Amino acid sequence: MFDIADLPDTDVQLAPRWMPAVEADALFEALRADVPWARHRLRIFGREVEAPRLSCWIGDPDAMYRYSGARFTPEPWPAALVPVRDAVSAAAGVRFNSVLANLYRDGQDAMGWHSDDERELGSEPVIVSLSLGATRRFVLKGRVADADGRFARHVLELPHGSLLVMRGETQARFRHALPRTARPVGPRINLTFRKILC
Ligand SMILES: O=C(O)CCC(=O)C(=O)O
Ligand SMILES: [Fe+2]
Repeated sequence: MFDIADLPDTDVQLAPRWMPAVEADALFEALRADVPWARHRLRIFGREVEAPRLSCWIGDPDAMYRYSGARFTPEPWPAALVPVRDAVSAAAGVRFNSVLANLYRDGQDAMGWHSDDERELGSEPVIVSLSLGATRRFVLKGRVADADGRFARHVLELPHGSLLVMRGETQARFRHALPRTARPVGPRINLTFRKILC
């Protein structure tokens, strides 16, 4: 990787120009057309709601995943994603066996506060997030206050072709979210690569 920014006091790195723009353009179009996008139903405080985005769980056949009260059998890897999975795995030093793909159609689509801390990811998961399409704001917020009673907060812009790596205690120490925006923004695809411990 090149041009990597380390977020201070975290185990988070961002490579803003990880994938060349022409490659990222082609991947965006291939995924938009080939992924069986669906609106996932999530359970929040015991209520079923439709997620404000389109999603698809993709992975090896044995990489079963539970997420917000739902269970997902993975869709097979689309051809366009196989070399990307291998390059992302090489960059992070982790053999990823699954990916959650999200399509944010416009600024009204979003993802609420959460940590990627499901048990099947192990105690200190490496999560690698590849962003394609419109630049959106990604926010990390500390789960516990520091000695001064303040909650750490980091705001990152995730541009087309950027790679965000979260390691170590990141999921234990922070929640993250992709907020809605009133700005006119085009569609964005995000891929969070994960290693499910089968
Ligand atoms: O869209 C993003 O950048 C965040 C996605 C995310 O947090 C997730 O899939 O768990
Ligand atoms: Fe996440």
